[in-house]
Amino acid sequence: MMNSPILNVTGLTMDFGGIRALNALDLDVYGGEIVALIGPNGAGKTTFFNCVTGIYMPTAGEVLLTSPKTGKSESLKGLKPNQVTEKGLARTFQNIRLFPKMTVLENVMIGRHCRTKAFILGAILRNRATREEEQSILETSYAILQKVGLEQYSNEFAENLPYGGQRRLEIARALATEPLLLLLDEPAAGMNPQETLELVELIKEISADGQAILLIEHDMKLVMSLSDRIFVMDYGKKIAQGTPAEIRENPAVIKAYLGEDVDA
Ligand SMILES: Nc1ncnc2c1ncn2[C@@H]1O[C@H](COP(=O)(O)OP(=O)(O)OP(=O)(O)O)[C@@H](O)[C@H]1O
Repeated sequence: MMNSPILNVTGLTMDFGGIRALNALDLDVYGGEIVALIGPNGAGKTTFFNCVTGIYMPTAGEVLLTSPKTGKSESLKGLKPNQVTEKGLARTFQNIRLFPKMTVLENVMIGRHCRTKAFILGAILRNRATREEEQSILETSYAILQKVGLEQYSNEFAENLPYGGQRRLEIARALATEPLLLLLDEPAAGMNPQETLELVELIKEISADGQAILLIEHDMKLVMSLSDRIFVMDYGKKIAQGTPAEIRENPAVIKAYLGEDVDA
């Protein structure tokens, strides 16, 4: 991999009072990769996502996002979550955050609006350019719903989707922002085995389209079967990185997970 990484995180540190939740963490994700961030409960995985996506301001470190197309790098540090999304980093949350009383299609269209210009002024003026843009948002959003297999529910309220469907809708909304990198925070949490299998297929399809993905996940089977590379954290520090085969054999990882089944 000779290109620069899409995401390049160096020395990321986050203190909460006396707790160092992240300790000088380095992590990178290259184009087309699926990378997993794993670690026992409280290791600092969610804090890492929150620092990278502008929810927390890290105590120290740097977060760079590079467009593989233009080669242009930008720092995400200190940006607000919506600015981070605009720069090309989209995420889903551990707890689903949809607009329950909006339709499935509308939830995706909201993600789409971050990539369009005329929206607010246009909504007032309703000129031809705006109508065309709205039509294009509608079509693209519908195509994304087809991608995740939810098009038949496009006019349902989001809250009426089954749980697995709501998680897929969150992914659809994140994809609608056309991210350089997609962050998935425990995408399989709470899913039954069938939903998890379908999710794995969906993530593989999205990846096959060239989408770079970084995910936090506790389901080791999913992590081992999907990831190109894995980063392992414990107590805020990176304790290992490598391919699934390397991570499975890593003594530090086995020790951190003592009592948990890494060999899934
Ligand atoms: N807002 C906060 N204020 C104070 N401490 C926090 C805050 N957020 C996280 N922490 C602490 O930072 C540490 C890392 O927590 P974090 O939620 O990032 O771990 P995690 O790896 O995501 O865990 P899990 O797998 O259980 O989701 C924990 O000790 C946690 O208590």
